[in-house]
Amino acid sequence: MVDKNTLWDGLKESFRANLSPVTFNTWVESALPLSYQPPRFVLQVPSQLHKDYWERTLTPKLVEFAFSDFQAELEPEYVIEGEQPAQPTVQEPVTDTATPEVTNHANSLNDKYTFDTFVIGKGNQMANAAAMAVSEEPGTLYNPLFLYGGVGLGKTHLMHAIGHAMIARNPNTNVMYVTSEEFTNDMVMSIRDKTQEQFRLKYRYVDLLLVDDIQFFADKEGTQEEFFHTFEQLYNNSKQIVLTSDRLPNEIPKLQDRLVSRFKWGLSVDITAPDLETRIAILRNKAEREQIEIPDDALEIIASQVNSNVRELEGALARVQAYSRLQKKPIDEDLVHNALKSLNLESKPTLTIELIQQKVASYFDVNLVDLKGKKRMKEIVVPRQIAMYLARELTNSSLPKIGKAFGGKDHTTVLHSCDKIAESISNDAKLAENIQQLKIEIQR
Ligand SMILES: Nc1ncnc2c1ncn2[C@@H]1O[C@H](COP(=O)(O)OP(=O)(O)OP(=O)(O)O)[C@@H](O)[C@H]1O
Repeated sequence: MVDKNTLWDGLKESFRANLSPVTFNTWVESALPLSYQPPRFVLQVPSQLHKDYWERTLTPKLVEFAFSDFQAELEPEYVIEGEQPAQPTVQEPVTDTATPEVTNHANSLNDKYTFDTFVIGKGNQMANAAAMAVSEEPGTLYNPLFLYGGVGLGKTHLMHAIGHAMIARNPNTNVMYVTSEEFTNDMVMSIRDKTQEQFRLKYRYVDLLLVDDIQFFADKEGTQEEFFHTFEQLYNNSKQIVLTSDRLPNEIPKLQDRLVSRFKWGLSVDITAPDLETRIAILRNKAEREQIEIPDDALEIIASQVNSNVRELEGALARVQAYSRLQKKPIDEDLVHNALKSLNLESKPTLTIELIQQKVASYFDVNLVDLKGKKRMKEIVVPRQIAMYLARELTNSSLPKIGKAFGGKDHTTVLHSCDKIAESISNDAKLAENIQQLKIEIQR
């Protein structure tokens, strides 16, 4: 009998050969084999969404590959990693009605915003998976899909990616992308010009309606009224709606209750800021696509200095590139420092591991020597792990360097601590808040 890892390695290879790289990375790469006691094979997946997708789409393939590659009759089971939100509601499809002819608005989509160019990390894994699922089964699975989170974290990117993917599958798909302000202006103009009928045709007969930054519907009674009817018609015809906002529907001021409740019918997923590793991956990805020659060290400096959002991260890279062109010098660490200097990122005292240790020690009221030492009491171990985690997030120090600053610990111990805290953050709201406060304190 094969063991779970051999079995999974083989199955993964078959999936890799059989699926597109994007699909593979999203669903298969994130799964882990937990046990194999024939015929029962238990896979751990990151979220309910992943579980749904495996059960719905990938299970037949999994069973087929196991049979053809290992002559094994598998009964797969899926377990969600850690605590996850409740199962999302799955809507029943509603019967379709005839659609008048409308123009395709796909040209309003940015060509660069595809699933291929989207780097998956902890903060956006769920949102990416939800967006992919929606693009594969629009109108039935998660309708509407509501993506929310801070500025510049990839909400618009994912929205456009859904549009591109649907058009790639069916070139006749009518996609409409607007910001909520454009929707409002369009409506106001249609009233002024007495062209309301055209306005309705434009929005109510598409296959996919993407409305960005819906929080600007706050206070706009007329727009909300119109949007309500647009939503109803699309929804009743099983047309997919995707909305983004910087916050949850019920947190948008003066949003009609009936809209709030409708926005919650489908699935709401948040996107959070990328961690250091994801920021580096995003930069590397962008540098490769744009053929910017930049060494890894330089990428790490940018990623560790710009930790607010992806838009600023991209801005910093563009700045470094412009600097290198102007000065006719290749990009290296010095050039990066110079280029970023005027962004005032460096005007603050440089963040050191020592500073992080001091702040963490005083925040948790533990002795600095103990924090760096070897004592195993929980009151010290947790702050120590947090300090290591923050050192990794906020400085560009390597794991061995962090280990050294904590009394000569091995780099695997540091990595373990960082993973542990990252995991706890997603399960423990209080801890997440403490760490957020600490970050602000440290960066002040
Ligand atoms: N995970 C990612 N991989 C690659 N690029 C990303 C990723 N996340 C964001 N970006 C890029 O960052 C930039 C900002 O993203 P986007 O415009 O989608 O943010 P947003 O969340 O919609 O922000 P806003 O709320 O300001 O509208 C875009 O150029 C986008 O391509």
